[in-house]
Amino acid sequence: MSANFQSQTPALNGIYSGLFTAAENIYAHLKKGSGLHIVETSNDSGDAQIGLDVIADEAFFDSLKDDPNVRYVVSEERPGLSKISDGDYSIALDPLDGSKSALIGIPSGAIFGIFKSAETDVDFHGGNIVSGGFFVFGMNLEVYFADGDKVFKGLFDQATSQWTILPITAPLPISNVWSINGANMTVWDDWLQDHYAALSDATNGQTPINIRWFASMVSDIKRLVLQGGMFAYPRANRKGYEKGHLRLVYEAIPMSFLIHAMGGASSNGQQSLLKTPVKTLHEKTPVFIGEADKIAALHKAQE
Ligand SMILES: O=P(O)(O)OC[C@H]1O[C@](O)(COP(=O)(O)O)[C@@H](O)[C@@H]1O
Ligand SMILES: [Mg+2]
Repeated sequence: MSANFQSQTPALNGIYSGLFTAAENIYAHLKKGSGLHIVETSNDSGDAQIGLDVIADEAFFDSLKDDPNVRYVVSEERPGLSKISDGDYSIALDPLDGSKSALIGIPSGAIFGIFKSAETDVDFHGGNIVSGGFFVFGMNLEVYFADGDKVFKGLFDQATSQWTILPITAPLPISNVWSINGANMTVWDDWLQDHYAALSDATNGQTPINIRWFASMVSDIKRLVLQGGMFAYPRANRKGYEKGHLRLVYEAIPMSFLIHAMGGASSNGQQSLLKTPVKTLHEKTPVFIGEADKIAALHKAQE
């Protein structure tokens, strides 16, 4: 691992290095096709795992376990907080996001958040996050992240094993695209059904929103970063979807941190995901992340 990147917070440099190294390892496994099968085990949340979920979790843990700045590592694939050292920073990970998509060749990835002052589950909230973003394991190995208030994108050159990290200074682009799984539409909350119907109305010459859904959050958020729009996974009045599908600590908060740093906004339907209190590490939350005026329109739709 070699990268032309220095964090605003020097203590994070070793953590980034560990994260990048793990991503390189996972990507190498994916390229070889290893771990692309359902395994007998499930994670603590009861989700079925593929082999690469386990490989990815171990790769991140291995590359962070000797860093004296890392206090805890928490992961979608682990039940609780794994203590590493007495350092000041804790890492929350979705080590392989979009694993079912990886099985059929759709780009998957990994999501990370770096939190300060975390001692228990409830401390992994948006007020404590100092870095957040994601890797994409696709045609290329890429990273998109906010280091404090600065946003970066990076590309890994497999020939030279060198990362090139570049700043993103432009604000979040604007587009008419929503990334949303409409399967639960008939059991969404009424206000959302009405709002979505209005946005999708193509009658009388109106231009409806365009829908794009990878079923891989990293790929859908990559589109949001590069093209703008809205990413949503709402709650629904259906068993198993009462709080949506995505996880607050290691999916919603890190992605929100990145999009907020680009001038966007987030919501659980009522309030910013960065202001949402955390009760437990693996809790789910409804997710809306995107352009600030689209989030504002969402809140207005409920008045
Ligand atoms: O299958 P659905 O309902 O389309 O959900 C897809 C969503 O679930 C996820 O795959 C998250 O689940 P995993 O972290 O277990 O892969 C997201 O990447 C994606 O946005
Ligand atoms: Mg995920």
